[in-house]
Amino acid sequence: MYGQSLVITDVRLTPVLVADPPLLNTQGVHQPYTPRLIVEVATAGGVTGIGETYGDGKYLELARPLAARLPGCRVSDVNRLFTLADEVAVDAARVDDAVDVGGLRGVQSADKLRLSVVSGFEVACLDALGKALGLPVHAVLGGKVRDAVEYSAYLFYKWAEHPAGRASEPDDGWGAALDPAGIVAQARLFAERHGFGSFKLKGGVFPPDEEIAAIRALAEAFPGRPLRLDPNGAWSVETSLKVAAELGDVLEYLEDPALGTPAMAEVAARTSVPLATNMCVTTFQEIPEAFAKGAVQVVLSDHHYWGGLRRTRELAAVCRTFGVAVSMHSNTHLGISLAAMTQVAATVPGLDHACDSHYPWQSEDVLTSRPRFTGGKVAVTDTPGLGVELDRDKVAALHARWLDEDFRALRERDDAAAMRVADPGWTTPAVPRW
Ligand SMILES: O=C([O-])C(=O)C[C@H](O)[C@@H](O)C(=O)[O-]
Ligand SMILES: [Mg+2]
Repeated sequence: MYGQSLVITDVRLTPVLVADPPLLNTQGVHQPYTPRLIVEVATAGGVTGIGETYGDGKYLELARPLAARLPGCRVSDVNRLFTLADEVAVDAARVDDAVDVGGLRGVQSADKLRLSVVSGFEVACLDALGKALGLPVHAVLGGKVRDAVEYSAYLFYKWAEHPAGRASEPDDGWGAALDPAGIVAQARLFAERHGFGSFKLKGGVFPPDEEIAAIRALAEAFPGRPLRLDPNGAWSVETSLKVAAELGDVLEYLEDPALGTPAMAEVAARTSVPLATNMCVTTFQEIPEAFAKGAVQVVLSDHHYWGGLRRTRELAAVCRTFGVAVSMHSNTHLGISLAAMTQVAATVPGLDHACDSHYPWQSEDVLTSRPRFTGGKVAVTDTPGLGVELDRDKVAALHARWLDEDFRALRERDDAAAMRVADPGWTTPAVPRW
């Protein structure tokens, strides 16, 4: 038997609650704490690999039986993770979970739930394999083609603090951003703190004219810098076309202006502004229709729901074949996922658009040393594995919060419910909202 030292002996799952600022989106506002799941895979050879993924209940329910199937497999048997995950039953009621923030990341299905869980295990296995071989994850994936990965600042409309009475962590000096001046001030902070040179604004929060004004203000403050606007499908085709016409001279791309492939295709047919998505192409099954209709010009992979780093590379190959650009987007995540994004992005040829990451919004992490953005880029480490290590005390502290009964309601991310704390009449807006 080959690879005895690579055999998995133990899998540890640790759900945590991570501080998150009051960032606004079309569904509501981020909760003060977001659930994430830390995955650790230990081998007979004595190395432990780490990964992370969504931590809401429905992901935990799948992660636990999958974890139980892994001892005895090798960390190199990454393909097997998918087969094993297929054996785990998904509760159909959980797929359409009405409160799922998945409304911001495309259709939900049992397959996609499984892939989101597998991604955490895949990253942990690749980390362990890299550590065992003395190779960075990018080498396990075939080798890096760049030494640093560029990221875009991810701007959000934002309150200064969470609604009164809600425990939360210090705001790191970001303050409120509720108008064009606030967004420009936030962008300046991002540029000062992390050196970002391109900017994405999360839209779908205010009427489109206000968001157009914010992008115009950014274009004036940062002339010539790439700008993106992402209302998460909140606009009609006509509104999308109006925004495209008004901002066409300054936008790098519009991200998911309208919801779904048919609407995106209609917008794409009537504007020369490129359209990007992390909502209408989120699975391989959605690619044929979207590409045939020319609905998107840039696909933003999220390695969590695409099923990991190797599938992100497969997605990139399909996109290359069809002349569609590829880049990456993220959800609220910790440094393990930033390291994973950076390692895979380093291996993807022709990554022409900066990836975006929520990571600068996270004041907490579970690592001994946090990845840093310098000049808007994260350096691709050559340290074995992902190049990051868990700080056990930090994991324990965030897990203790998850265990705390006072925080139980936050174990499921629900941006609409978080908004109802401030606005009891709030319901998730109908689409299109404008
Ligand atoms: O690019 C995107 O659509 C996202 O980043 C989705 C996220 O859920 C974002 O809207 C958020 O966290 O509010
Ligand atoms: Mg998006």
